[in-house]
Amino acid sequence: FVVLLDVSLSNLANMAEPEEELQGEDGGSAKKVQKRSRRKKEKRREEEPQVLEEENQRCFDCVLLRGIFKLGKKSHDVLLTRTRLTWTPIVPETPTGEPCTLQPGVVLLQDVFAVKVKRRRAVGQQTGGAFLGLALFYCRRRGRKLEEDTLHLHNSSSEHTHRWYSTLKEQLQAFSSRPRYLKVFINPCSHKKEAVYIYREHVAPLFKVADVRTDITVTERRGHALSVMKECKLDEYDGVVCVGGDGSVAEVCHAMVLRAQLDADSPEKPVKPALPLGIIPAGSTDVVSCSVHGVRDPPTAAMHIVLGHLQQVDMCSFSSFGQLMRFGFSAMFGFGAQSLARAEKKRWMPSSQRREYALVKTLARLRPEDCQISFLPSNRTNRNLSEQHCDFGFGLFDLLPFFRSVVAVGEESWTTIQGLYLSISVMSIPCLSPVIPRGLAPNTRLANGSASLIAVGNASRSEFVKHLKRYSSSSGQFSFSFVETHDISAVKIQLQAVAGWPEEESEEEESKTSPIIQSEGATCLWNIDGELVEMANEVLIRVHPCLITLYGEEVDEAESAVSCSCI
Ligand SMILES: Nc1ncnc2c1ncn2[C@@H]1O[C@H](COP(=O)(O)OP(=O)(O)OP(=O)(O)O)[C@@H](O)[C@H]1O
Repeated sequence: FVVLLDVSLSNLANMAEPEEELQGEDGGSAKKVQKRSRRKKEKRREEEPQVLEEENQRCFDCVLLRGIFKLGKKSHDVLLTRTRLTWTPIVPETPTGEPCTLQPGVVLLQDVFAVKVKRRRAVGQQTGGAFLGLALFYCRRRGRKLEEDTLHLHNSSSEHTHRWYSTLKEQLQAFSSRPRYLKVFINPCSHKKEAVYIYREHVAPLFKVADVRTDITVTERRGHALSVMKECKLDEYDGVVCVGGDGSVAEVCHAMVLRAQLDADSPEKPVKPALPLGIIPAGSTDVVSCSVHGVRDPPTAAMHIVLGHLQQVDMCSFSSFGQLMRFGFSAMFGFGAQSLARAEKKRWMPSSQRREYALVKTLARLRPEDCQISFLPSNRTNRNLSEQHCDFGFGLFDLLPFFRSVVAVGEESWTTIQGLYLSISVMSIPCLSPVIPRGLAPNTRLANGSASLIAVGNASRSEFVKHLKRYSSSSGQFSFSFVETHDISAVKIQLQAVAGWPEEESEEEESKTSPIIQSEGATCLWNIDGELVEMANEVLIRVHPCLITLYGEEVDEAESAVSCSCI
């Protein structure tokens, strides 16, 4: 590499010499020549890093090994570089001149997650056996899905096989983000109680092939993952994995941030966990998993983990009167929380039926909430400020006068809106799902340092249904006069009058026009990451840019698999 670099630099230096001579010969047009020469030099200076980069790449991609292997029944010329393995069929010329039907092929090492030596063994034989060659385990993309595939390279020479095996192993070990030891949490009660089965069938075999060791906790109750996370020796692991639905994911994320705060002795300020989190979807909606994988598919999720694909993700803190409630990705108040509350009361129903029942019933009893929303619009200045002031206090908000639209406090400009709202959502990730491929919050990204505030004002039932329907069709869900969206870095939502939440039994008698007003200090229900959370009537949500690292990638749109039949 050094030699090549030296050669390319000296070539560049030699190229410069004739020009210097030209300048000296023609004194009359010296200025013009000087100008031309300056321009050429500038151009060369611009091109230099590019030339070096190309040389660098060529050198990086120089052949490490070359040998003959059989792929299927035919011999191939196989080349290994630092980035790829390529094979070309070796075809002897035939007297009839028949064209070769075999194609050359390539697999990138970034997609290879394991290499194994193949031996011929008799039934029951545990060790030894004649060498057959190598098996390369790699991942293939099919749309958003990542699928496992195997390349068999046959050569019975032990020396040849060993040389290739150790070189390939060495190259794969250079991928530093790939985990070797993982802490795994499985929620056996998620959705259809299939999380343990999903892990055993789709994830454990892949981890075994990729030589990833695991320490598994099957959670026994709500909060179990949090208590284990508080005490376990995290520095032994390379990552954490959660097998479950959005509620389990939110609990593990919350636990990881709290643990990082504890370790850093930072009681006020959220601290980014050192370990990444992998999510194996086993819930009913799985929007967090879908937002970083683009598909709800456990093998794809496991593949992102073994290949060490890392994605930074923004998170929110939810607090009330200075007290942190939890960290999470999304919160819904109004319609989203009311329908979840109704669904939770019918846990005995099959999940799709339960959701449809809850949606239809909540639509039938649609009622707005009187709220005041104060938000800090997201921009670079505000984002920096929000990073600095990420304590959970309400100091700044206490200074907000009522009914003002824009209030400047220091350098922060808070905007306040007030009225009747059918639904208020705050999402720091797009919340993709197969039903809503572009997500509940298509205007936000995984790591843009802001969240989407979607406030749906009071409207007729039919207008509200139109707005909801447009989520699953294409777009235009926000182009209604009663819908407002804002990119925010913080928001405070204050319920002005608390409407009672009548018991299901008495719902039939519930008045259609006059909600029961309760006394001050009563709590209200929120849907936070698919979990029903009771909070005081004042909630502060702050965005914490890139607070967590998830195994996955940035995804624009999820693969659409099913359509929602309920509305
Ligand atoms: N053994 C357990 N028994 C009961 N609850 C548990 C157990 N383990 C974890 N939990 C809790 O169950 C809650 C819900 O989990 P999760 O979101 O995985 O399932 P789900 O609600 O069925 O899925 P989804 O949110 O996709 O509908 C989490 O808050 C978690 O803390």
